[in-house]
Amino acid sequence: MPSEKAFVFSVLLITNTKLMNTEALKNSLRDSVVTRWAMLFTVGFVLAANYYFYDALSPLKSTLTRELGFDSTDFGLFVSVYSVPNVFLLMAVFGGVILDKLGIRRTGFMFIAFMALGALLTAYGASDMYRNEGLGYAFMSSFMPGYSPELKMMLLGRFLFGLGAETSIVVISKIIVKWFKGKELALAFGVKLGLARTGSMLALMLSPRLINSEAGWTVATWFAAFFVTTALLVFLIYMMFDLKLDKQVEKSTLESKSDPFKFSDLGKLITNRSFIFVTLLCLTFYSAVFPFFAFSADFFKNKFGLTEIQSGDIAAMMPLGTMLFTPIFGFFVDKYGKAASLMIYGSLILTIVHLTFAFTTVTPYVMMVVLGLAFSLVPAAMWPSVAKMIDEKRIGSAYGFMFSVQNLGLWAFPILAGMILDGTNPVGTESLDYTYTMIMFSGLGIVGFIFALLLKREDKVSGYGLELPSNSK
Ligand SMILES: C[C@H](N)C(=O)N[C@@H](CCCCN)C(=O)O
Repeated sequence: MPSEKAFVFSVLLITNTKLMNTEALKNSLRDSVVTRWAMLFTVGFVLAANYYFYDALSPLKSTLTRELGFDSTDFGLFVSVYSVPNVFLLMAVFGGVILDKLGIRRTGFMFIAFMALGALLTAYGASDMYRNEGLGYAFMSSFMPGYSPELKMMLLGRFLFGLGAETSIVVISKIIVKWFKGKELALAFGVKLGLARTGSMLALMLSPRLINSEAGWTVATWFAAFFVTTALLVFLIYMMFDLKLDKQVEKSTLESKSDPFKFSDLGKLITNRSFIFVTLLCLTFYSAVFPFFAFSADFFKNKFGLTEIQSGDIAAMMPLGTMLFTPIFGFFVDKYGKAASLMIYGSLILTIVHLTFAFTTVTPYVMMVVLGLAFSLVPAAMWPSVAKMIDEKRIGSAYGFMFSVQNLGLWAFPILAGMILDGTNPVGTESLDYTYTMIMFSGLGIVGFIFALLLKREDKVSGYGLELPSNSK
């Protein structure tokens, strides 16, 4: 019968197409171990450049005061403006939407280009070229006289950098899924975070050394900007491989289909109690880490009377610790679970470290490694836990939403830290007293600890299985 034949023919056709797709997956570029790990290191370079630039000026706080007249509030403002596009324009959320619409190559290139433009503008704002009546100097001098033209240009640069940087992290997460899904995905995520932290570590160690260059202190800012610009070129290499992979394998078989973003999705997210607790933990925990990290080198310099180079080296102990511990805890969570408990331990350790910094003179080398332990426990447990709570189709929106909420803290707390410093230290004080600033960071640690406890309690009701190994849920 013709209809029967047609049925058999369609079944054969569907089976054959599926087989061809499987065959294509088997023989695609991602099946070469060398190629997919080379891709990870390629985009890892972009991530390292991102984190390098974010931290490049942290060990130079006193240099910025000496050379550009920044006070602690100006420095806090500079650190925090990174988060303005992500909080007030919801860029991390819209970046995810744009990613779904335009795809990895165009979105990645566009947002990394924003990063490079922002980084170059920041370096230009600090340069002698600009300060000697360079392009834009007169304009930047024409409004808000309370803020220097240097600060305003650097704020504009860091704003654009922040606009590109958060979305580029979302793009790179998607790239890792594209190449490693069904392979060693958790390990790939751990290595990706390790590469990001290498960028932070290098920034803390290199910047204070580069300011002593013969060509002047701004070599440190230009170097950071050129690192990000190189990352844009490196991403072009990635794009060629991405295109080749898409040609080999039908796109739909590689990228998990995500439904178009709807605002009602946000409604579903914010009525999920576990998701709320993990988001609030993300906000408080990261607010006690990244803004502290931005001030840490200056804190060591003032509290322990060290040089810029020594202080930067101590601060670098934290990312060094995370490079070792994060893949280990990622492996532990995959195999044994206990993610909610690890988040509790991480928040507790964070609080103890900040209290130690506030009230004792225990050697900061050791405490920064211990902080690295806390900063490995929570991220290694937190990000995979979100994947257990949220449907895969909504994971992009969920991460985007979490990034936006987290950026609220990354925006507010550097400003607060700077204001507390300026408020508690009379003008012209020789060495700054950080006690109240450290109490603020300890307070954030305690609140994070409470959210981690609530998350574990809620997990018993919601049954997401955060305490179970990865493959049992
Ligand atoms: C700063 C950025 N928003 C952030 O949260 N980075 C995390 C890694 C996020 C990975 C999400 N899949 C970090 O721990 O650096």
